[in-house]
Amino acid sequence: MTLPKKTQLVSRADFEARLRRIGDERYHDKHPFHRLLHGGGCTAKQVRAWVINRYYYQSRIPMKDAAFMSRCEDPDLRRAWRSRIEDHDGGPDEGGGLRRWLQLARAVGLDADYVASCEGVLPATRFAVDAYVRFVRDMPLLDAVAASLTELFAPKIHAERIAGLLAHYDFADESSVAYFRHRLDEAPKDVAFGLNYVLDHADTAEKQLAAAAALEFKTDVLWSQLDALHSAYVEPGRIPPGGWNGRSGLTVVPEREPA
Ligand SMILES: O=C(O)c1cc(C(=O)O)c2c(n1)C(=O)C(=O)c1cc(C(=O)O)[nH]c1-2
Repeated sequence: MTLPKKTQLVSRADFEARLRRIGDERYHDKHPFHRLLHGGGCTAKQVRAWVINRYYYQSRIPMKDAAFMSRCEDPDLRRAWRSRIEDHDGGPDEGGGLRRWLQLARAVGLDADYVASCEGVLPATRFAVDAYVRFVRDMPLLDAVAASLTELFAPKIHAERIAGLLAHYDFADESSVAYFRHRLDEAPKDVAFGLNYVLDHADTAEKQLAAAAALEFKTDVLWSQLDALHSAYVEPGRIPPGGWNGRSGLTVVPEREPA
């Protein structure tokens, strides 16, 4: 039997420290797949699998933000939130983050239309990402904002990724890492707003508990995507039905598989 957790309202500073501890303990920068990717240990096939699967996450971010906004009755909150959609979708000519992700896809030898079709995305990636969209659609607004706070920890991983990709992979140049450079500028405004919102609105012990649980849930969403990727393309290398086979959507001759 699980006993109910004893809860007590903690100060704003203590609550913020608790949220940051969740990142220290559970954020996906610690996942072995990221260590491999940033350290130059990924094969071309593994990098491509990451690009294909991660595109699914990217593609759903503006959809979850639209789901969030559809529930906001407060115009100030909608106004503060809407730049998130613009960051990813951009305007018709220049595009936004999604188009920059496809620049990365082309650089690693993938056809952009193939990646944008989301064919070959691992089932577990879909389950995790779709669960995040549903969470934001269905749960209290406070929990939905708290779930976005993994972005508190993202600038560090984006900086590590830019340095790691540029240092270790031939495909990497300023155009292919542009997605991450932009996030370094875009994310801080989102997290500053999101963190203040959560600290202001989590004004009971129960709400603090729910907001912390939402952030933990989101770390699970991120971690399980990398677990799925690792299992399919690193160890044991068991690609589930429906997962990218290493050949579809290539614009280059594939490298030879290690024997
Ligand atoms: O590369 C990463 O590790 C990473 C992580 C996260 C995150 O922590 O959810 C986001 C992003 N990138 C990102 O680029 C992004 O636009 C983004 C939006 C959100 C969100 O939950 O609203 N998270 C993230």
